[in-house]
Amino acid sequence: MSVSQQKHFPVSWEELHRTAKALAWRLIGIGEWKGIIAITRGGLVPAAIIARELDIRLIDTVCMASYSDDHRPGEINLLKGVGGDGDGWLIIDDLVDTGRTAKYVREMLPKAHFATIYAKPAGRPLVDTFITEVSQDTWIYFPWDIEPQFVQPIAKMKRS
Ligand SMILES: O=P(O)(O)OC[C@H]1O[C@H](OP(=O)(O)OP(=O)(O)O)[C@H](O)[C@@H]1O
Ligand SMILES: O=c1[nH]c(=O)c2nc[nH]c2[nH]1
Ligand SMILES: [Mg+2]
Repeated sequence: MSVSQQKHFPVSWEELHRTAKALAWRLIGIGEWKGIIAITRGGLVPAAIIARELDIRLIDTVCMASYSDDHRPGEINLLKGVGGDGDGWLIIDDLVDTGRTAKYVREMLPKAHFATIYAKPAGRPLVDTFITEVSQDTWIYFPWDIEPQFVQPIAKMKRS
C-alpha cells in the first residue's frame, strides 16, 4: 500500500499521554513486573510513561529497526537484544502493524508480556494488551514525527 492510499491518524502529545496512562491502568491490574523492555525507538516514550505510572525503574531495551521512510516494512535489523526468556518482564512498543516486530521479539522473549498503545488487525493476535485499534490501512503519526502546519479547508481539498 502506498503512502497516499493510507488513512492518516495523527496523535498529539496529550492524546498519547492519556492513552499510555490508560495502558498503565490496564497493566497494573494484571500483575507485578520485574522491569520494562522498551522496543526502540517507538517504545521509548510510551515505556517512560508506563514506568512512571507503575513505579518501575528497571528499564532495558531491544534495539531494532524495520520500516523505511516510505512506510514499507524492510528487513528486521536487530542492533541489541536482551538475555533470558522474558519471564516477569513487560515489553512496551508504540504499536503493532503487520506483527513482524512483535513476532520477532516474542520468539526472543517468549515469557514476557507484550503491550502496545495501538494495534492494527494483522498484529493484534501477537499483543497481550493494547488500548486502541486502528484499521490496517491507517498510518499512525506519532507526536515526535510531526509538527503543526497549515492544511487546506476540506472544501478546497475536495475541489482540487
Ligand atoms: O508490526 P510491524 O509491522 O513490525 O510494525 C510495528 C513496528 O514498526 C515501528 O518501528 P520501526 O521499525 O519503524 O522503528 P522505530 O520504532 O524506530 O520507528 C513501530 O515502532 C513498531 O516497532
Ligand atoms: O509511525 C508509525 N506509524 C505506523 O502506523 C506504523 N506502522 C508500522 N510502523 C509504523 N510507524
Ligand atoms: Mg518500533
